Amino acid sequence: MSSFNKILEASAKHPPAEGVKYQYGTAGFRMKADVLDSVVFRCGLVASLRSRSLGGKTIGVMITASHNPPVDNGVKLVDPTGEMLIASWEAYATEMANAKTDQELVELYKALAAKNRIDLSTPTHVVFARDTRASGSRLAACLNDALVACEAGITDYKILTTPQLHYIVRCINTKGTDEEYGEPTEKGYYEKLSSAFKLAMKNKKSSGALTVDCANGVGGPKLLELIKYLPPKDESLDIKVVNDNVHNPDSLNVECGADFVKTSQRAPPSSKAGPIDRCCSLDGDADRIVYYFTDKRGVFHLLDGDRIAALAAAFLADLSRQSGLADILKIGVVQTAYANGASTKYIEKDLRLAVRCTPTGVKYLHHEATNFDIGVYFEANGHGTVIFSDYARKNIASHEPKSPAQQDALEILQALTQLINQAVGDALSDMLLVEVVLAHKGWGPEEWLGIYNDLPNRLVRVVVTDRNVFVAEDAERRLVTPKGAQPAIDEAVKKVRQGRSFARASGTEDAVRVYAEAETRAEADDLANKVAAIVKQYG
Ligand SMILES: CC(=O)N[C@H]1[C@@H](OP(=O)(O)O)O[C@H](CO)[C@@H](O)[C@@H]1O
Repeated sequence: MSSFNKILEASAKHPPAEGVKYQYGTAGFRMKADVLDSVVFRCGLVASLRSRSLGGKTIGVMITASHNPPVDNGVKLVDPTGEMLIASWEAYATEMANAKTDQELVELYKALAAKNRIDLSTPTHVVFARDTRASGSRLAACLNDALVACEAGITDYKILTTPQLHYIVRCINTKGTDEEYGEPTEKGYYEKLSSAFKLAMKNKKSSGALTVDCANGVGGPKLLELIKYLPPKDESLDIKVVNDNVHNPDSLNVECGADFVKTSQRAPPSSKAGPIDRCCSLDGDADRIVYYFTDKRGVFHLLDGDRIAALAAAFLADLSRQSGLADILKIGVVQTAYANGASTKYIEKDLRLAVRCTPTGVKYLHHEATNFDIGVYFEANGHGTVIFSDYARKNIASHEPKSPAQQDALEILQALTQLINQAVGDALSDMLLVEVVLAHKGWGPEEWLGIYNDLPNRLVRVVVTDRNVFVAEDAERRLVTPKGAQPAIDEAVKKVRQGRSFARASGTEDAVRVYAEAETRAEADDLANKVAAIVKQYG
């Protein structure tokens, strides 16, 4: 049977859901799991084409979603180029997902192959994994059907975190080159992180225990595995793992996890951490992390992605100065408009580092960060990493230290290039990075909180008839349409001390998000409500 016929036959087993419009959004397709079968199947076809378009490089497919119901699963492609996924391929994935019949799908498959001059006999390699969601194994089977039908080389890594799959894709694609990233196995990931962590800590011991809430998702078992590779807890870092029940998939993200902590601004009710105890929460697929603690007066404090970026940037800037590389390494921080204005000010004025703002979605931040030698990028919600350019890595590796202090700083920098996931934001790697910085500075969460004072802020979700009429520019900080909306927002902002506000259409759900910050809580709330009213009026 020809491969086209095989695709036709396999596709018939995965019919698209009636009346559903599919869109490869900010982070792949995310939907109710029961309408994802055909999409996951079709993502398999897209992945094989993409792999063939790059002469057989390995591409990854991750079955996961990082949002709560009504979105309960999703699928995203992990690109071999080091970018998340280039725009044209997102458009192809959307087109393929929306093909109405099996025949139409096969025609589209052929058309995309022709358009991109893809030789369909080129060998491919598609690797995939899923998190612990209940629907994951069914969806993985849909994906496998597609890969078999289009004669792709397949490796099923079963259950992994999203960043682990990114790690594996990078390892496979760089094997045997100058850029070799590591062993393309889960064990290789733990070995790389743990040995870099040991080197970066330089025998420092962090004070007190770190409580890690794993959202009852895949991060739990993977963190427990990672701990086996780390130095004994009394010598370095004592990690207490909580909310790691993956046997009840319904408990995922319920009253725990990074999203819960960030949006409700409180610790998971299950938390037994005491005052000033360091805590952090991962999200469901372990690509996001936020820290927090409760002070002696019982007040909760969030240390979000902006704080992690500021902490990491300050430490990296110190290390590059101490190692004698400050003049040649350009360090910068990339944020979105949701970053608290106080963090931007701290990084620009106190740290004297460049800050860039991009649209929402880590693929934009990641891309922008590649313009620096050391590019720190984080979304406020805790998704981010630090990327080192080839130039930076080579200089860090070859620089001749002129003193023992320079040597020390260089060794830590070198270890950080290995510890920090270069492919994507990674909660486990970011957690170890934060722990390294705090241990070297001798800081607890209070000192970290003290680096700047957040401006009070409010995020409001506004349901509108058609979010597509809200078109933004200037890294989503200003609305181009509907006409008249932006001047009205400007008027509202002008009346508020240290006011800043913007409205933009969400890339993941049918809504417009309004963000407002101001000098006081009352003003921030008031401004958010006023701007939300403007959005409703124009929506
Ligand atoms: C304000 C906010 O948190 N937005 C989130 C959310 O995007 P929206 O386009 O705002 O729906 O989901 C994205 C994907 O997970 C994440 O990258 C982003 O930070």
